[in-house]
Amino acid sequence: MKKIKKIAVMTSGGDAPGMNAAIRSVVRACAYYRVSCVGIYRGYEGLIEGDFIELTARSVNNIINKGGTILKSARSKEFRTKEGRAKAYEHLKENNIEAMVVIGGDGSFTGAVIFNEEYKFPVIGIPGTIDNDIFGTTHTLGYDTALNTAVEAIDKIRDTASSHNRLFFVEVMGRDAGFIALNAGVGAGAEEILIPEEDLGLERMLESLKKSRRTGKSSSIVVVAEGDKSGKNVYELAQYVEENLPEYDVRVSVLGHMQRGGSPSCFDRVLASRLGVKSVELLLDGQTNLMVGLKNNEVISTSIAEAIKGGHSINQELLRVSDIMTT
Ligand SMILES: Nc1ncnc2c1ncn2[C@@H]1O[C@H](COP(=O)(O)OP(=O)(O)O)[C@@H](O)[C@H]1O
Ligand SMILES: O=P(O)(O)OC[C@H]1O[C@](O)(COP(=O)(O)O)[C@@H](O)[C@@H]1O
Ligand SMILES: [Mg+2]
Repeated sequence: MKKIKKIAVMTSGGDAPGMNAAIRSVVRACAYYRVSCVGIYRGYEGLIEGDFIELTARSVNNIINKGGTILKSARSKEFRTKEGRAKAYEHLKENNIEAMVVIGGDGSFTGAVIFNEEYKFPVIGIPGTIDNDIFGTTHTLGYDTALNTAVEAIDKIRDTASSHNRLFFVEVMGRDAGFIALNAGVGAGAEEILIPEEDLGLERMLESLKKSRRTGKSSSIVVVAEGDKSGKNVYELAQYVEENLPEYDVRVSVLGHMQRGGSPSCFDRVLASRLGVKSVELLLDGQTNLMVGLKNNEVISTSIAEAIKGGHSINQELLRVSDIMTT
């Protein structure tokens, strides 16, 4: 088998803390194994334009602690077209790039699988998204940091909620996944948690809030995931409660993109370092179409197709704990 001589790395889709640490790891592992490394700017967008940079071990000094991504990220419409992917392949060929590490989420992996089917181009995925909505790993890069950011923010909201005896609806990120809402909600002691995976019912929420009042709680926090199953956005939920429980003084706080920024947690930095090394080792071992991930604290690999299709399930035990905590 011919040894791969040049590997490219990109970050794609929504950015996530820990992406820089993963870039650093891929670049350093390439240097260790004496393979050239090229960074692709702005994900598939930069691939289509041939916006590349040579990366050496020294190019990634002092980035392990930085949020965002030095390679920048994008959502590329053109890569969804055959013509766009043909341009991308031409740039890879011109630059003698023989394999690619894609750090991103389910969308980025879908693009990578399609590209591999069309051009037989070796790809390995590193799961990087704050949403944690990828099968084949218990943790995606950025998820742990985002949880800590969300909990810190909710703690602050709790201070003012308590001073004013108010009910706060706090919206956290998670388009299709309730991981951030459920875990940050339990970690911050939320009274109710609304997630996309389970429709807990609005009636139930009203009952729970009534009970909170009866049993002496003067302030409350309800954590809502962006993609909550009730179909109501956070402002509509607040209005619904105001109409049905006028005794509540309700406010809304949307945490938004602050959850995607900031210095990565130690957990995310270590995970990124481990996954980056593994991704390069798999490529050098002649493997492709795999996503690296974590299971029982071991680095594992799953076929990318399975990682995309596998879906995700919410932790029922955690839901039960959350329920008991509202007593
Ligand atoms: N079906 C697809 N075909 C080709 N490329 C795709 C496809 N789905 C997603 N992509 C590419 O991956 C990029 C990132 O996907 P997106 O869903 O935005 O983020 P994430 O990777 O974080 O889930 C998209 O902007 C697009 O360029
Ligand atoms: O920054 P954008 O493009 O508005 O996207 C927001 C979405 O990106 C996320 O932060 C991360 O999702 P992806 O990793 O799939 O891109 C979601 O939680 C959120 O719904
Ligand atoms: Mg996604």
